[in-house]
Amino acid sequence: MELLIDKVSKKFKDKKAVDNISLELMPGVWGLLGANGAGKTTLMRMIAGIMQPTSGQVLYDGVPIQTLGEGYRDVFGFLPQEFGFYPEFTVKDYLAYVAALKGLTERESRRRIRELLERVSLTDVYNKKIARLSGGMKRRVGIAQALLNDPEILILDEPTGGLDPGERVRFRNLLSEFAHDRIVLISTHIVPDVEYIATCHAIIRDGRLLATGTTEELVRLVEGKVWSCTIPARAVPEYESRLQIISLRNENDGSVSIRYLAENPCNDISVPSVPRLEDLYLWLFPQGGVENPKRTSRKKGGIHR
Ligand SMILES: Nc1ncnc2c1ncn2[C@@H]1O[C@H](COP(=O)(O)OP(=O)(O)OP(=O)(O)O)[C@@H](O)[C@H]1O
Repeated sequence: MELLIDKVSKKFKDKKAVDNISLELMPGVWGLLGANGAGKTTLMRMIAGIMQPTSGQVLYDGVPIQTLGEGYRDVFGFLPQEFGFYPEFTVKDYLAYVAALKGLTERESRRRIRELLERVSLTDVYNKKIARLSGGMKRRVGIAQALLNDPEILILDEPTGGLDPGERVRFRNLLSEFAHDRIVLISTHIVPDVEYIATCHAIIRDGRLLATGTTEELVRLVEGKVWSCTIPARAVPEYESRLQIISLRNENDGSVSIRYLAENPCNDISVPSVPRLEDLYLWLFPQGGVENPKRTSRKKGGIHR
């Protein structure tokens, strides 16, 4: 099973939201990382077949998805960022409605809904109106509807918004389990949500593919650029003004431990810190996604320029 994104671009008037992206997705969990406006949703819509690329194409097992029509919808599950539902629907009615749209028989539908409600821990609210559910519960209904047809390809756009930490862990485990033999693509800017479960990540910025690789491969790109040291509390504003600080922790003795990103240590008490995927993300998106060509040009390895 293979989903090939072949030189796909999307232009809105003079804005190139997605710019010549090529990616070969194999079974496993894929993290699609990028700041707000990077082009994640646009790319996912094209992969879902609900938006036409301006150029390029998406192929499922070598066949362009447009020509697959219904056949593609049968193997596809999608959770958009904002999923629509009629507020008067109960959880059960809504899922039965989506199951009918996806062509499940009544029997299959009943079995699948029961199974999924258990997996996403919603059995207790089976008869409740969706409008009355908490944000996290609505999200889980969205996840259940995307899984109804047991899809081979599952695309989730910012799926963990509104989930509490316990729910996030359950959700991650559910996806890891589900991804066996399936392609799961998760778009997010919450890096820890995909750091440990994604087999591979694709990072996009300004519509372009910037890097692909496993967590281990990608964190190597910021090796030697993450530092930590302990400084007096009064020095924090000065350090903040000249460094990209990732975290600050107040110590019991009144000092502050900082972790920061820099090409070189800023003092002789700094020690190298083990990099994480979030550090790479912050290195690439220092101002929440503002283009920084100087930084990009220094990248090597998995960075596509
Ligand atoms: N229908 C549209 N018409 C015009 N511009 C659009 C349209 N959809 C998206 N864009 C623009 O394309 C760019 C990419 O948007 P997109 O929603 O794909 O980004 P994103 O990475 O999903 O962002 P977020 O994380 O905020 O959802 C943005 O600059 C956005 O304003």
